[in-house]
Amino acid sequence: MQIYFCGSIRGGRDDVHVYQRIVHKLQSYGSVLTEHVSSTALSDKGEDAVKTGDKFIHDRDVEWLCQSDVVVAEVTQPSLGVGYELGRAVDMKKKILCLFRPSSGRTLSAMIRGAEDGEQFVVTDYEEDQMEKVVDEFFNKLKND
Ligand SMILES: O=c1[nH]c(=O)n([C@H]2C[C@H](O)[C@@H](COP(=O)(O)O)O2)cc1CO
Repeated sequence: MQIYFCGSIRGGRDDVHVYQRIVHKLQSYGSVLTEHVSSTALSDKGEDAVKTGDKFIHDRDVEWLCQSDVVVAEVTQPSLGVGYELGRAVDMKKKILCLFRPSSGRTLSAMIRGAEDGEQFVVTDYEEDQMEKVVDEFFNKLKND
């Protein structure tokens, strides 16, 4: 299974340790195309755009999104890029799991919370120590669909 993981980069790297934990868990279900999102070596400047260029990053990621079987996004830290990826993924009719931590004190965008349909687009509120269980439930349901 090919998994596209979305997490904030230029939107801020405060949750990178959570992304690491999620990517590690997702790797028990398949290959994570965007493993770099969880790298502590990546700052809020993003990948070296001088070397690769933003167009390269965008086109590569949209291609990976096309190839993916499922999209998992950590949406607690607001990110324009993650919102864009989710919009494109909806258009591609991908199965999507969005993970949000209410303990952050934030209120999730209505454009994410309001897209929930319980089938193709799932939004789950969680605490960090429940993440493994939430991911297991999502993938077990996928297997049975
Ligand atoms: O360097 C990058 N590499 C990259 O793969 N992305 C993608 C993957 C992330 O899920 C998402 C983060 O968007 P943003 O940088 O706007 O927070 O965009 C984004 C950047 C920088 O915008």
